[in-house]
Amino acid sequence: MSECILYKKLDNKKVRCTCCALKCIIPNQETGECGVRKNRNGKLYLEIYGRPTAVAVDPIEKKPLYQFYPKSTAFSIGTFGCNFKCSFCQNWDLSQASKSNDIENLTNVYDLPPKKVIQMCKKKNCKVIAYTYNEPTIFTEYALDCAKLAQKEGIKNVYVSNGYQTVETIELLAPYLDAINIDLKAFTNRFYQELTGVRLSPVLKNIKRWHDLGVWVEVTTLIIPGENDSEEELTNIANYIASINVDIPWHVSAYYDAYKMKGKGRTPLQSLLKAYKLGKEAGLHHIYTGNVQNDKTEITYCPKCNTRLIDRSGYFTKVHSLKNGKCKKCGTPIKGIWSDSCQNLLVPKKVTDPKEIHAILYPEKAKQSINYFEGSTFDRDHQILILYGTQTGKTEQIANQLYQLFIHSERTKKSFDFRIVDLDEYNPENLPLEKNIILLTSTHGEGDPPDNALALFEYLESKNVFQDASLLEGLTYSIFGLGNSSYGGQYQKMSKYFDTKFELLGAERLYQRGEGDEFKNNIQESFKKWFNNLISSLCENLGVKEQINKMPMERSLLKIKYLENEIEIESENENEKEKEKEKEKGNEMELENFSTNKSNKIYDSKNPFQSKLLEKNELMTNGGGRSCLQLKLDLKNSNIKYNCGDHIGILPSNSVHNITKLAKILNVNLDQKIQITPPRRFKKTMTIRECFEKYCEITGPVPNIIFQTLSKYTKDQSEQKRLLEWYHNINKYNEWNNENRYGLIHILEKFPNIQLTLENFLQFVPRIAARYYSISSCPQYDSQSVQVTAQLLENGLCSNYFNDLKINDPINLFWKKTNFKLNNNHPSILIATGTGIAPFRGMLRERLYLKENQIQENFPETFLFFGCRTHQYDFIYEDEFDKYSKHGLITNSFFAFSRDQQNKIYVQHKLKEQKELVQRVMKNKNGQILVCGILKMSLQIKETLSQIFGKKLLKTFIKSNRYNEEIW
Ligand SMILES: Cc1cc2nc3c(=O)[nH]c(=O)nc-3n(C[C@H](O)[C@H](O)[C@H](O)COP(=O)(O)O)c2cc1C
Ligand code: SF4
Repeated sequence: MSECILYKKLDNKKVRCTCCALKCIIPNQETGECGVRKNRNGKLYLEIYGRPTAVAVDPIEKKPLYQFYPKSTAFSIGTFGCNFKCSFCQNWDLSQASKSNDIENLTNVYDLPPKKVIQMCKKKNCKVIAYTYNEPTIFTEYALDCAKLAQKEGIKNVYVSNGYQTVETIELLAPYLDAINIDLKAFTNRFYQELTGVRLSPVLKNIKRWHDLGVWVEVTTLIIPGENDSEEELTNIANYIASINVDIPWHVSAYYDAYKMKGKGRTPLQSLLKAYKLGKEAGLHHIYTGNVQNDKTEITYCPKCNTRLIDRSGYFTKVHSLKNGKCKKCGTPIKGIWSDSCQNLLVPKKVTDPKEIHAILYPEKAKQSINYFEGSTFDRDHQILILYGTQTGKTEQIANQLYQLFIHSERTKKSFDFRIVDLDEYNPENLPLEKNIILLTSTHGEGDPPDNALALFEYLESKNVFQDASLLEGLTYSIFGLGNSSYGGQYQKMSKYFDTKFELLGAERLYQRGEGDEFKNNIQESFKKWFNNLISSLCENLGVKEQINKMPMERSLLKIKYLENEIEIESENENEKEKEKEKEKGNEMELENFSTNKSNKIYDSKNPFQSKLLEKNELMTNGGGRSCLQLKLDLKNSNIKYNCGDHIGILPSNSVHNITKLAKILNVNLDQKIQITPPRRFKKTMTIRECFEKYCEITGPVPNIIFQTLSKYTKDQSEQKRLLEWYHNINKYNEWNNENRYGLIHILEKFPNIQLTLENFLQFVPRIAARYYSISSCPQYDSQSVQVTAQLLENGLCSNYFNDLKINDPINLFWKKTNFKLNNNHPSILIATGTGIAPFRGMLRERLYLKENQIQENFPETFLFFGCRTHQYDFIYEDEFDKYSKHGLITNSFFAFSRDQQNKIYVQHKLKEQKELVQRVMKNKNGQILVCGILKMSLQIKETLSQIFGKKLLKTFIKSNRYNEEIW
């Protein structure tokens, strides 16, 4: 028994263990979840320090570590206890023993203090000490003392772990640990929570953390039939590993029935081979099967020339074509630690400097801590920081509006100093130091924070409301949220979360949370109401006192530096020009190769994949004046493995025509390079052309706050009047707009007296946000490309962008997984309007593939309800859907062509007509309804369904995912 290092003392002799991510709070005389760390009178003790219960000498391959000192032997020790409760534990007699027995009375334990471990290890001629058999994290203090002594003797230390350490444990252990094999048991929270009792995300984060610290990482997945062996799950695991480093070996091993899980049998070899294949497709270089005899998939191959480098059969290992860590045939360095002299092959290098370790483990702390009020003449009580979290820029607009209102209000302009900061640029560690914060945030995903608020969210998540109850004492705050109430229980989840968590951590609410609901179209109205109360509360609670403000009142928040000598100078000599072009081509190619090498990245809107347009087809060929395009986009080298029902995010750019127009209005040179500080979601350095092209939303709907801003930049009174009128009454603007879908560029054109500098303009222009499209293709037919179906709208940014795109033009995209899936074994009702048919096309194509390839012959009853304006012009994919019906993939279809007769007929009418049929499908306990189309339609469908089933039943369908929708 020895006192632990990794814990904190709490009140009433309680302690908090900080060793694993469970972070147990342990009352006096009790143990944590692992059963081996015991609170004795307010101090935490490791009961099994120096008391392993399993000691053996094993081949390193048994851990398994295949690319770490192959053929060496590992002195292996394990104790009782574990922090997980896996129902399928294959070592449960060790791991769970301490939970059912009194820890002091456990028998079969050795007396093996660290010194003795080293002596025995040397005596047995072992190169390595492996902390294994049970979860070593829980006995880290013991392992650490052994590891320190071992390192002095040149002995290596390895963990075989479930990867559930805290950052504190990793920081302590990292300098001494040489390798770790981490179990990534599955890729869903459901699996982790139901079958192991813990969460998935710490494991994912820790795989990356250990890797980034230069500790050699191998990953193992035990494949359990029916639990984690689906293609989707295995692909997700492989993609995740590949996104960190394609050279991380992945062991896929066979399960056999153990402990509480019975009746699954042994994992068939085919499942392991499927995982092996999916791992290869994800780009992993080294995948190994385990717990089965299959020599071919236990070999280490050269990832470049495929030469067999190391053969394995059971624990027999033969290294033949590897020399100094390189393939003997082609000389490619093979990642791994092969011998003491090959350490230099490691990427990244092992980090040993405590400061560097700290920076890797706490990246948020590495973010600069900025005093945003430096130089302010106001006292701290009168400094107000406005922070905003935004995904598509709407909250940013409101935050800017708030700032403008404050700095112009007679009540606040002389008494307070305001600063506004994008959460992307804010270091959450600063929070306890702030005095007054106004936070505005939207909610995204399924009740998630917007991307730029994630760091703040995670920071607050890591704080405990008991232990850190006074963390934010002295801070006053108020919160305004943007959301959409059609998201039901997830409505305003983030603004509510921040509001509550701030309070629980000791901050004082200045004024109650406000919320704007996009669905009720009341954002502006609610915001104004909230602002009026907020400003009163601010003045009352913080006190108004005129202060001398030495800062200019109209602080331009965004600064632009015009970079000198960066304007492209026309080369006089034509040859020179050609040479330049060649050079550029070379650079482009280098860049291309670079992006190919990094093909395993997980793409997102900040880091899109550069695809190209392969095909573009008009689907509304009958005329009718409208246009709907089917675009085929290249996915080669992207490593994107999409499924039917998923989305593709497209990052459109403005047309040359509009960019040129804007440059003229703002009187700027498009080739001028600029630097923007703070970047506020712009790229920091770029040409004005790139800035206009990729970042400025000038054709989309104009948020009405912009009219107020613009009114300040025109001296023409009639222009001013009209803009303010629109600001106060958006309907007036809509009248003027008259369905023209005018964007900012058109307003600037039509109001010639608006005088804007580039700085002013960039201050308020909304940023271009990604447009999401449901995938309309099926990966089985062509995994190297993806198709989307897009209805073109007049003056729409993406519509114009698609319209102008030519074959082979580059296009930036990323893939987004969804839960919108058609189950091929359950009866279904598919409801779509317009391009909402797109995901169903993909899903039915998949069925066709399964049928044509005799993978699945018969499909359950499937009914399609589809609506569009007219049969003649708008019924896209009519022929294809005919084919699906003929093949029995659709049982029956019901169409609503709203404008083909005098009285409008919509899908909900058809649904009502087929009430009995709909009831019959949903009577089956697995029956499902999928809806895709615009929000208005989905609300009407829900209304109709609640008439058919009753509200309560519909709710249970929604809750149990038997009703699913994709709306926009
Ligand atoms: C993909 C997506 C998911 C969303 N999820 C939610 C949600 O779970 N809860 C909610 O209240 N609003 C949700 N919304 C609505 C947004 O919060 C709302 O559109 C807000 O105005 C966006 O502000 P932003 O542009 O600053 O991010 C979602 C919007 C989108 C596009
Ligand atoms: S190691 Fe984990 S399970 Fe054990 S006491 Fe600490 S936090 Fe709890």
